[in-house]
Amino acid sequence: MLAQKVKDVPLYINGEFVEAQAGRTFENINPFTNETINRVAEGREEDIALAVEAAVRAFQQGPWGRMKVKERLKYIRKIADIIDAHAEEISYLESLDTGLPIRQTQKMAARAAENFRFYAEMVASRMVGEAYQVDDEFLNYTIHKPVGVAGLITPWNAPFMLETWKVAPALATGNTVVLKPAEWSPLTAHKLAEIIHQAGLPEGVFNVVHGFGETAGAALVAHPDVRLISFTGETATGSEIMKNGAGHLKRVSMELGGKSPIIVFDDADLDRALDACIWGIFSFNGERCTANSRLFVQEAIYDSFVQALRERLEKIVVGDPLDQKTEVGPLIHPKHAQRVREYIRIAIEEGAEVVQPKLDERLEGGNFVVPTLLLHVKNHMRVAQEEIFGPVLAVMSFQEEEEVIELANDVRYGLAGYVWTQDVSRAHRVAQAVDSGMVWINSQNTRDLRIPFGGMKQSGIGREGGHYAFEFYTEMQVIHVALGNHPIPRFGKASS
Ligand SMILES: NC(=O)C1=CN([C@@H]2O[C@H](COP(=O)(O)OP(=O)(O)OC[C@H]3O[C@@H](n4cnc5c(N)ncnc54)[C@H](O)[C@@H]3O)[C@@H](O)[C@H]2O)C=CC1
Ligand SMILES: O=C(O)/C=C/C=C(\O)C(=O)O
Repeated sequence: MLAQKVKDVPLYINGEFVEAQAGRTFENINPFTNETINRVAEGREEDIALAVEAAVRAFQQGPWGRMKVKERLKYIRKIADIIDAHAEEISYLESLDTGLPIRQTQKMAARAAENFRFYAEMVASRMVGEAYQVDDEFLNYTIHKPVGVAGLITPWNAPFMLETWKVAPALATGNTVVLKPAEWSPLTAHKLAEIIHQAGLPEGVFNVVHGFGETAGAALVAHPDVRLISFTGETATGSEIMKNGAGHLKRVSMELGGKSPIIVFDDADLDRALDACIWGIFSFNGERCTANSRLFVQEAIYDSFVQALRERLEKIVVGDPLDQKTEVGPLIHPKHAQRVREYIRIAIEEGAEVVQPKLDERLEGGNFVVPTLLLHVKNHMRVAQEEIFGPVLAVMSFQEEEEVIELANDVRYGLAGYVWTQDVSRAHRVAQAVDSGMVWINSQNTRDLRIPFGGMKQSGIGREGGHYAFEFYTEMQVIHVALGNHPIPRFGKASS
């Protein structure tokens, strides 16, 4: 499959693949070569309006809203099967579009199918209400109802996996969807539209409007008929979306940035800690919200651990994302690569030492930033406080448990955390003291889809995943049933 054979990308509205109404398109580039892959229809307010109209119709008048749950879930499982059948093409398109190594995008394609199967199971088995009996007077119970049109806004760092992580629960719970994918990674969102089209979902249930954040994204947020916005992206964008959605009191779920600590105590299994640390910062090319971008190593093992990191850095395979051997590919876009390089310059200015292997000059046409260590970092430096979102690890040392907890928490983010020690009590103590939505003990980021995913502080609002997603994607309604024997106040019947 050659890059130049990838077709231009249209919008998907009301069950049809269409051009943007104004006929605008934008260029989509290959981060490995910076050559044009294709052009993408650029949706704006008028296209969002059409997509939302279709989604409202499908929700209120179409079969989706009235369909039996069992039947709806058949569609959800069918989408999973079609994803599996196209997994090779999906991982190819994802790597071509984003620079993510194909070994990783293959896993992401499999995870995307799992997202749909998982939510089919969850809705069937766990979308349950509660019932409370009040003597012989009342039976009070709750039910879940879909909210309506869900606006889903997604980033470019693991596009297909993150889009399906929202689309699957939104559809499985009975909502209709308008997806606004990231402008730097449109290919697999288009593939998802083709897959859902092939699965035969009724028209208007799922719509994709490509375009830019300030136009298409902002129009989706501002549309009065969009009842909820699920957003994954930068913290600053999340804040902007909350402001813009406030006028309609829009329900929001925010999965935002991170600057997550990995804490390695001197009694840790150091070989495993080293593997996990390297994987946690350099997988997804370092463009990872849960990346362990701040390493705290206990002083007694600092020199040996850093030496091991240095040696391993030299051996990481940097190269063509489509090559099965590649471990780190090019960053998504020249602008983003420039931003990451700027942080490396800032690190030097702040007094850090930069450790980097040399980039093979044959790779110079791509947006490469080689795996980078920043040594002698202090926690107050910008490179320890701001999300770089690239393959850059800020390394710091610590002496005592209390000190490292304070350092780990001294940051505005609170998405993930990683603790390495063989002392069970300390492991739990430190994990519980770290202000992050998710903490892994003696492990890299591994996922259990039943568990809530999300962050504290400026890393997010709300949780997605497991049955927690039902709180966001459904309205809970309470029905109070009087059993006929409760007293009713009798106004106007007082004896004179
Ligand atoms: N917590 C989590 O689960 C995850 C968080 N992220 C975060 O995502 C960020 C990287 O992704 P980016 O695509 O650069 O984020 P971004 O915030 O620039 O863009 C994300 C999406 O928002 C849209 N957008 C931008 N401005 C908008 C506006 N004013 N109104 C509506 N939509 C708008 C963009 O077009 C894109 O589709 C990082 O900060 C990363 O940490 C990424 C993956 C997972
Ligand atoms: O597993 C998920 O649902 C989301 C994962 C996202 C990341 O792991 C990331 O960007 O770090």
